[in-house]
Amino acid sequence: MSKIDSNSSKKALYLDAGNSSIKGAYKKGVNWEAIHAKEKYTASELVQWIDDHPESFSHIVLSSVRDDVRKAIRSELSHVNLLELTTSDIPRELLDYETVETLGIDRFLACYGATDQVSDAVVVIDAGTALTIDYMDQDDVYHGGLIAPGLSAFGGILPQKAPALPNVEMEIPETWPGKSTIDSLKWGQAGFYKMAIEGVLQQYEKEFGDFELFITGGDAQTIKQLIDRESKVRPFLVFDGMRRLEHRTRNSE
Ligand SMILES: Nc1ncnc2c1ncn2[C@@H]1O[C@H](COP(=O)(O)OP(=O)(O)O)[C@@H](O)[C@H]1O
Ligand SMILES: CC(C)(COP(=O)(O)O)[C@@H](O)C(=O)NCCC(=O)O
Ligand SMILES: [K+]
Repeated sequence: MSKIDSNSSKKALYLDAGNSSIKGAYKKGVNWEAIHAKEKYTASELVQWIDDHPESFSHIVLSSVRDDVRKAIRSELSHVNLLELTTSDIPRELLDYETVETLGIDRFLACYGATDQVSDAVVVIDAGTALTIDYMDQDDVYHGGLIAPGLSAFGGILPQKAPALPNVEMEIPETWPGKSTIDSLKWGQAGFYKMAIEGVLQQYEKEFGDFELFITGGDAQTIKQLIDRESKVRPFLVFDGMRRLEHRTRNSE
């Protein structure tokens, strides 16, 4: 991680570059304020926004799951105090994962943000371009999980491969099994997705016991409504994790 100059009491701007969009946020009191007023931000729009607000931030903290985006932001913001978090900034003892060099840092960060908020182990569902369902124990050790197609990707498969079929809403039909084309498709989309997620959660329970369930990412609300489990929807979980890791890294310097 690159060094930043001191003045860390001034506000930091956090950037989370996922596969679909880049999100930016800063702390306003205890809450997060998003700068991505519209949902999608391209790297250049974001750089423009930052250049339009030169005095607002002491430094920028970036995490990215895409190397091309990371490099683009890095070169476009070369004039800015930029701190990049990568998986090599994560203490090795917090990673029960074999290929740390290819781990998407957002997966660790979302879990690390979640365990900061509760005293239990956590399962985090990050419903973005990909759907990840990951486990972190109460000592902040990340144990991995799974990577599945995100809701949009999953819902896009049949319309692409079997275009004669009608499009359906992501909702569970009232009766089982499906007795119409629409209901059969709904069971195969929303129903399948729901059952898969619930099955994964059961698997975690069997392996590790109790946990708190957190949901984040662009499709968090849809997933919450789909599954029969108590859960906390936290849109800024990756940012919480970034801030926590930034502070930990700074304190150990
Ligand atoms: N207003 C919206 N704009 C864009 N995507 C949205 C919106 N509302 C929900 N989504 C969903 O959020 C997903 C992207 O989630 P996000 O967490 O931003 O992904 P990533 O971290 O991969 O960039 C999209 O696949 C889409 O299904
Ligand atoms: C799984 C992900 C694509 C999720 O990214 P997102 O849906 O948030 O854009 C990302 O964490 C990633 O690129 N992971 C690399 C593979 C791994 O985590 O092992
Ligand atoms: K994700």
